[in-house]
Amino acid sequence: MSGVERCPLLRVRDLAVRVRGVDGPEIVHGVDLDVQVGERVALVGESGSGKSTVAKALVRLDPGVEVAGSVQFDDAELVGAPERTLRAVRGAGISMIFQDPMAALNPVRRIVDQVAEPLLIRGVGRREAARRAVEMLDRLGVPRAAERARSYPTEFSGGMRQRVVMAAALVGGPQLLVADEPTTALDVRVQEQVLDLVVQQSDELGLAVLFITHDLGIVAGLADRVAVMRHGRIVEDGPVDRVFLEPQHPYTRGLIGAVPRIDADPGRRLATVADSLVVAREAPPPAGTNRSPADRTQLDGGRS
Ligand SMILES: Nc1ncnc2c1ncn2[C@@H]1O[C@H](COP(=O)(O)OP(=O)(O)OP(=O)(O)O)[C@@H](O)[C@H]1O
Repeated sequence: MSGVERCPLLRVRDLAVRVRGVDGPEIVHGVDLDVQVGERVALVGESGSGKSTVAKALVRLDPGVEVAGSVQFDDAELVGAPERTLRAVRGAGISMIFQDPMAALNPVRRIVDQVAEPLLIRGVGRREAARRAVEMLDRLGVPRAAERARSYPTEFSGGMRQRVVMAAALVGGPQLLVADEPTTALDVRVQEQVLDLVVQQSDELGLAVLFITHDLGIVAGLADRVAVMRHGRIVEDGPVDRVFLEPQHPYTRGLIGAVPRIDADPGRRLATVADSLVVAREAPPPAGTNRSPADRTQLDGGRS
């Protein structure tokens, strides 16, 4: 240890998000998260736990919510920053890809124009932007990229569309890719190809990735670190191996128990998060485990 703390590329502190104009509870609260340069971090949790809300809050993509706390990217504070600053960070610093590639693409614009767009916005000339778009499509495994770049998204399969979306996300040379369930809509074989591609690009380009998924099963081969989200807060965060081998929080243990194992007895019913919560009710929490009031309600039936 050098004793000098590395300054993360992304440093989120006490992030809180609430729906604008509604006096309701926060959707996300007290979220701390670091992503180092070139690091791959998975944000995992069940549907509705707040993962996408965190992702969108980083660059204020959802105008329907209010964001508080601190999001520092490359030493610049983004919470409260003017729209002009956020526009500069989106695409060039932080790029995002989402679950449904078709929703991110305009069906009546040629692929090449859509992939080149982030460069055109930054003032790169049309020919150069098109050349770099084709190069990125080729790099991401789109066959006959120069020719196919002239076609439209509807002529591409789901997996190829996600490659196109990824090309548009990477063409501007971002430092951080936020991938929000990018493979959920794809079949298993194509899922693997797209995930491999994300890892490969991360390795080759030194790209940091914040990978958002409800599927803990895909995290092991993909991420360096994992943060587990539940009820709008992070209940556990650590290196992937540690979290898989020694999960501290009962909810994490439940998620791991629900991942099918290749060596499992084929006749045995899969454990679920609910099973794990039953176990947790009967056992004291491990030392150092930080439970929220919401967790206590789940685990102890509300007894304090
Ligand atoms: N703009 C908004 N207005 C109202 N509610 C919102 C808004 N954005 C998010 N929410 C609510 O916040 C909660 C968390 O949603 P979020 O999409 O972040 O969860 P998630 O963990 O990403 O789930 P999924 O895996 O299903 O995408 C949900 O109950 C959602 O309805």
